[in-house]
Amino acid sequence: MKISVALPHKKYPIFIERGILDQLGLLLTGIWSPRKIALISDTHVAPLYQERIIRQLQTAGFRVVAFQVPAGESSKNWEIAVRLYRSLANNQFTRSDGVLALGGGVIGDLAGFVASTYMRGIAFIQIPTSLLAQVDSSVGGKTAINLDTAKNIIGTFYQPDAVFIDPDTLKSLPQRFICEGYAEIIKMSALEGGTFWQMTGEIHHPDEIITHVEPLIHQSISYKAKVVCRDEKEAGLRQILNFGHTIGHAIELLSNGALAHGEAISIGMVQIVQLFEAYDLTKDSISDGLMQRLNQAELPLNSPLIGTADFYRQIINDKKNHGGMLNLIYLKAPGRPAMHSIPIDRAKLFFTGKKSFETE
Ligand SMILES: O=C(O)C(=O)C[C@@H](O)[C@H](O)[C@H](O)COP(=O)(O)O
Ligand SMILES: [Zn+2]
Repeated sequence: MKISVALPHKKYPIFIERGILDQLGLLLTGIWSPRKIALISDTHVAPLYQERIIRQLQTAGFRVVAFQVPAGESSKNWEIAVRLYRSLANNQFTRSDGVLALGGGVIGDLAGFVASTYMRGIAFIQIPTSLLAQVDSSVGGKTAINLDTAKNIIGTFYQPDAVFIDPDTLKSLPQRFICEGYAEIIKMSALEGGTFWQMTGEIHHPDEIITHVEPLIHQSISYKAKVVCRDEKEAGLRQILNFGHTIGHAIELLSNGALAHGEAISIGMVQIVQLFEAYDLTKDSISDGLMQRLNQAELPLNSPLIGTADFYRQIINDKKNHGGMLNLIYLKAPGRPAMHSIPIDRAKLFFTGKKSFETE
């Protein structure tokens, strides 16, 4: 399966195929001329696939230098980025070389950020190995590192030259991380509605995610690519992809690693939909359908972190806020996302769900 992301300034392919890692060398020769490649991975993923990929690339005529960073969100920081810049410079990487990101969302975001800034931009390709990265973060060109406690606060929009998705890599992923990636699939299905929303309604157990993973990845990416092609830099429409992320990012951060990104987004979607139902801004039945889907994937629906003083501090710093307004994405119905803006100084009142909010 191949999906094309056709932006006004750049077009790139996304390949989805079991076993595609074993064709990588050959496929890459159709995209990149012979060059030096920095293969950036982490301490969990590298032992699984690195040697196999290096062999492939060398056979196809590429020179490979492999770099590994510690696995986990804490690697998405400035110090690790600087270490990677130094390694690229020490190995005489130039703008005619390339960076391959092999791993989950952390590696894609970090390697993409380094690729986009080293020498003002060096060619970049994504090989996402987690479900979350395969259905969401590897597509669309967002790159990022964190600053202290602020998630994704430094970053660029930098599109890859290609994305290679091998669903076989999910075999090594614990069920918890299949489910957290699936939360972003449910998000995309709620935003698109129609047959995609029906499709997620037919998944009744975590095991069924893997059984249907290829069509789920395909639907998710096709929808995301459509949104990104209409608004690459998140000036408007792309903000809908942040459905569930205002609450989600806040509690993900406050949980200090206890909540995976997709788990936090699961909670964030349910809580925001319920809030909008309480304000009669959305159809009552949406939270039922959403909770049923998330529940069947054994995802969390609530968190005691919501409503704390720290929670409101995080909400106030959300990246979607502009001009003193908090911009919240919600659903009028499945397939009908919308944005509701409220003054930041009234956020706490709004989140406590007071019906009197509008008239005060
Ligand atoms: O690609 C996008 O655009 C998204 O918003 C997808 C999100 O699921 C993803 O978590 C993204 O990284 C969040 O973006 P951010 O701008 O809030 O860092
Ligand atoms: Zn997300």
